[in-house]
Amino acid sequence: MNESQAPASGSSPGLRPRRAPAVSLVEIAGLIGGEIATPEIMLNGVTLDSRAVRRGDLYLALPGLSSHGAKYAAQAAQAGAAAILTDQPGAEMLRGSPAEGLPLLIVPEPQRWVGRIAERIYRDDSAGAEHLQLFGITGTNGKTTTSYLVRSILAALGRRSGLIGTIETLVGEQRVDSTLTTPAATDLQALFALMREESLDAAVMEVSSHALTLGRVDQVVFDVAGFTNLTQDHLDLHGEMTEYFAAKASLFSAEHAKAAVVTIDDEWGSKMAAAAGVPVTTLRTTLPEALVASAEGLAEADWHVRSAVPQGLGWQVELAGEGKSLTFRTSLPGEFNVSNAALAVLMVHVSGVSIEDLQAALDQFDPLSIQVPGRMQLICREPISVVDFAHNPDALHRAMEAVRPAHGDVTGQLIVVFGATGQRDQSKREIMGALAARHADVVIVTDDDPHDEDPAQIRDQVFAGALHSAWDDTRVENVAPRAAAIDRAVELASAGDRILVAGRGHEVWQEVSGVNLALDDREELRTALRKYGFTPEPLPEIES
Ligand SMILES: CC(=O)N[C@H]1[C@@H](OP(=O)(O)OP(=O)(O)OC[C@H]2O[C@@H](n3ccc(=O)[nH]c3=O)[C@H](O)[C@@H]2O)O[C@H](CO)[C@@H](O)[C@@H]1O[C@H](C)C(=O)N[C@@H](C)C(=O)N[C@H](CCC(=O)O)C(=O)O
Ligand SMILES: Nc1ncnc2c1ncn2[C@@H]1O[C@H](COP(=O)(O)OP(=O)(O)OP(=O)(O)O)[C@@H](O)[C@H]1O
Repeated sequence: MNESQAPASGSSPGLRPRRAPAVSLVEIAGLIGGEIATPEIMLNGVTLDSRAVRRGDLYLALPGLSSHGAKYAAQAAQAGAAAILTDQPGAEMLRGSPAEGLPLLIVPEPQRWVGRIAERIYRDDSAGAEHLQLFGITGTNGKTTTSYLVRSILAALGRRSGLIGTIETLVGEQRVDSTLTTPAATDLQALFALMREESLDAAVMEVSSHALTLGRVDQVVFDVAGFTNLTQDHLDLHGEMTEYFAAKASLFSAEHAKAAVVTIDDEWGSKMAAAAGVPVTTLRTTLPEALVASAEGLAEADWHVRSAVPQGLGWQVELAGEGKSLTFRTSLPGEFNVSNAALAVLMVHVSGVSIEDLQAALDQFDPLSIQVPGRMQLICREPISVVDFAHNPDALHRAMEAVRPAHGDVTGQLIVVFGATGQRDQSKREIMGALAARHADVVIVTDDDPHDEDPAQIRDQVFAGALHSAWDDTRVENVAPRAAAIDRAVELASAGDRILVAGRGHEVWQEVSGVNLALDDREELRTALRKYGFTPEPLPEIES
């Protein structure tokens, strides 16, 4: 394990079109109802992060939650900002600063204009500019997975699309790690411009509720918006579930979408479909046997999963609707991945691809059998070893069921390695310990991101929960550091067993007391598997 530099500061992915735009400051002033009395200044870009400023940029010095962008205006000026937009308090902060001499636009609530300005600056008005088809996915869980699946289906159809999400941003050959799930409007519009420049024909992206609330997708109209599900999360920002729902629902209005595919497996899905202000295709993916058992009965849906038959770790699925049916395979474990795959298929259909063309691409290229970094990622087949991002009780439960389904003819023991993050919801620690002890044969409690908390204390809480609920023959161990816990899991495994390493997925840094330590569960698992004589799967082409 190496002590290492913190990942790059700032939240900008830093990708811009090569051809610099040229939009006058006067035009931007007119757009937002402001005035500027300076000679003509042409802008080549726009950013709200001083650390990402390039020569000729308009720097948006915005009030933030913890500071004011005007505080960083000197840095922006030094990096070559051509002008600054801010509010009155920001303008006052600029007095006496090295940035004072720059042309200044002052408007109340400048954050309201970020999307408009960014869209204008990066818009391509040239004749014949191609339309970039936009796919946006929202929901509490499944956004990342579904976006990779949509992109993979588009590739099977011979199309080149960019990807923007929690893990990474992909534009042609360029790839950068993501800091945000949905980038700031300035970065987003720059990415769209770069994608057009690279002759991509689509962008597939995750749309977080933060992005919808904070205006990061202002001026963006998705050709198809998709909804996965809604469960409790992010109430620190939204306060209540109804607010959280309302934030997500804003994606399904004419302001942000032309058409929608909404999964209606939970009550929020049905509400979302009813609230949508655009044409909606509904999708029900709950398997028939679960529905029969459900007191609520069948909700009407335009499309539904008619069957999902386990095949290896994945599924063979039949989707029915519009008097037609579609069949596909996915190698991804877990019933929830049947839902993600079905949503991805329907989003591509709703974007204008016929069922026939879609079926041909699904048959020929098997595009739903891919590896999504750190999401139910298969590292080895013997023993079946999976790394997943599940980091709350519900997700951990589902992930364990996916790796060793509760039903079916499955032998071998389930070994699970996980921990809990420090300085976050403490109540989930014992619950996760208890769940693991109920569903796995071997539970190895270890560290996640302790942040500034004592890691041993966090482990003790998880461990206590596990011990309390363990069956007589459940083995529960407390092992740190995490690499040693993964090693221990493999040491205890036979070829017919199943190992789940949960909680960190694609992450490659573990934060301990403000220091970032290099740690990649997938690498540690592969190393341990080789050490004990097993053969991991070949490395995927890109592992982020
Ligand atoms: C809570 C939240 O969303 N905060 C976002 C917000 O930060 P803020 O208002 O606190 O900004 P601030 O730190 O006070 O700084 C004020 C201004 O100065 C600028 N600044 C700041 C420092 C500097 O050196 N130079 C500089 O120019 C900032 O860009 C900002 O414009 O505006 C910043 C600029 O756009 C964002 O980077 C920042 O996201 C932070 C990093 C963040 O962690 N956000 C998370 C919660 C988030 O958005 N998550 C969702 C996914 C959630 C999920 O589904 O799990 C996401 O879409 O990623
Ligand atoms: N449709 C789904 N329903 C419930 N759980 C899911 C679903 N899809 C994935 N999961 C679980 O949630 C975890 C995160 O999945 P994924 O990254 O695709 O979702 P996300 O919405 O992008 O979440 P995050 O923003 O936390 O990355 C997975 O590792 C898996 O355990």
